[in-house]
Amino acid sequence: MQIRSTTEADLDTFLSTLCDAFGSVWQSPGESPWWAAYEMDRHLLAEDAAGRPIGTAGAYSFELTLPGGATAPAAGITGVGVLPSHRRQGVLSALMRHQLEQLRGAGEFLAVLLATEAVIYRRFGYGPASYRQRVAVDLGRGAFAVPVEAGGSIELRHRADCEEELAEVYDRVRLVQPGALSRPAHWWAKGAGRPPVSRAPRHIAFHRDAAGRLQGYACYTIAVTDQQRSLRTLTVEELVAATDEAQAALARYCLDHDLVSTVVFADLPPRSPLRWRLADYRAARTEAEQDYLWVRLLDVPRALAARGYPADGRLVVEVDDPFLGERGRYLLVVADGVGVCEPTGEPTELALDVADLGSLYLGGTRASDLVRAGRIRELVPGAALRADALLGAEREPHCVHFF
Ligand SMILES: CC(=O)SCCNC(=O)CCNC(=O)[C@H](O)C(C)(C)COP(=O)(O)OP(=O)(O)OC[C@H]1O[C@@H](n2cnc3c(N)ncnc32)[C@H](O)[C@@H]1OP(=O)(O)O
Repeated sequence: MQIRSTTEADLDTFLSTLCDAFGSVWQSPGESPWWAAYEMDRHLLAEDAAGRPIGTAGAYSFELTLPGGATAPAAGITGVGVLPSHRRQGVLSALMRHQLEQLRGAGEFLAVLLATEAVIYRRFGYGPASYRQRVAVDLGRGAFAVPVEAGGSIELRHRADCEEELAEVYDRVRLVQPGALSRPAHWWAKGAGRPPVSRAPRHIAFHRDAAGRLQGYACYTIAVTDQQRSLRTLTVEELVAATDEAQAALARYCLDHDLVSTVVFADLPPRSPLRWRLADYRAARTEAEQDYLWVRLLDVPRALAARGYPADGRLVVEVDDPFLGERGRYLLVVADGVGVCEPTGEPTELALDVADLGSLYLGGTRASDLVRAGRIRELVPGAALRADALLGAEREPHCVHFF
């Protein structure tokens, strides 16, 4: 087997191999091709001894928002597949090793992905770092505990007429939301990905504040879900808001629809304030909850120095990276929210796998929970609670971008 980088000329081969891996039929480009934003110079093909393609892996170039409001480049791993005929022979492992070494060689220190199965990527150093819930609210129970602030307005548009406004609001909000990824301009230009980036018809409700400034949008569909009883469900696929007032106003708008019996918020972070807006706490039914963004640190000191911190303090961590055959002990010192991280000879306080550090990195997973789960070893009493305080974030990480 050999692994090689691809060029634009390999697009068809890459796609047909990936489709075979996923068991889907390779079709010519549709209205909004999901692969249109591929960066073929960042993709890899694994080939057998005869040069036939057997596996794929790719990377997008994103910016990831970190706790404290900094952003960092992050490789968005995508298009991973191995032909059913060649599985469990180490093809993915070889692709992952090649890719991680290549990213590191290019000076990158963070990689992120969305996993089809939760059992695949920990062995390669990725840990789940953001989470999402699908929450349903029956309209009869949708009253708010505290009324939405007066003064703002809602403007209903169609996806086709408001691409610029969608992109502008998304970009403003993602810069202050830990765990959010950039949506580069060519994604919008090519309509790549899921709605509202794709140009599939959608209702878009924008919220303007009292001063008339756009502060958020909800992208939604309304569909009949029970023909006999004429029940319709409004599904909010993406709710992006710069302020809590905009989020509440958009949710209220959705919950006040005539001819709709249920509103489904398809993607909320588990601790979303929306649940607390409802007068009846049990009115929000969690239909599903899942990991979303997985994070892989390629350079621990650089990654830890890149994010901001909500508390000052110090912590000595020993980080094991079995896939890359590395182990390092680092001292993290945070002063005025700025972290400095360097190799140290001081005694270890927390010992953890690089995948678990990936889970902690965006502030959405607590070290003390992973100690209780037996994943992290606490060698100095109190170190996990100190890590919880240090590695938290101003708000729960949330990523709505699909790639
Ligand atoms: C970011 C993304 O694109 S996510 C998309 C991932 N792709 C898919 O889900 C498409 C369908 N699945 C596949 O193509 C393949 O099964 C892959 C890519 C998941 C795995 O490829 P393989 O070449 O079989 O993996 P490889 O042989 O390197 O396996 C390495 C280890 O992971 C384990 N492993 C790999 N995939 C799985 C899985 N789906 N479930 C459980 N264990 C797995 C193997 O058993 C092996 O374990 P070992 O080291 O203890 O022996």
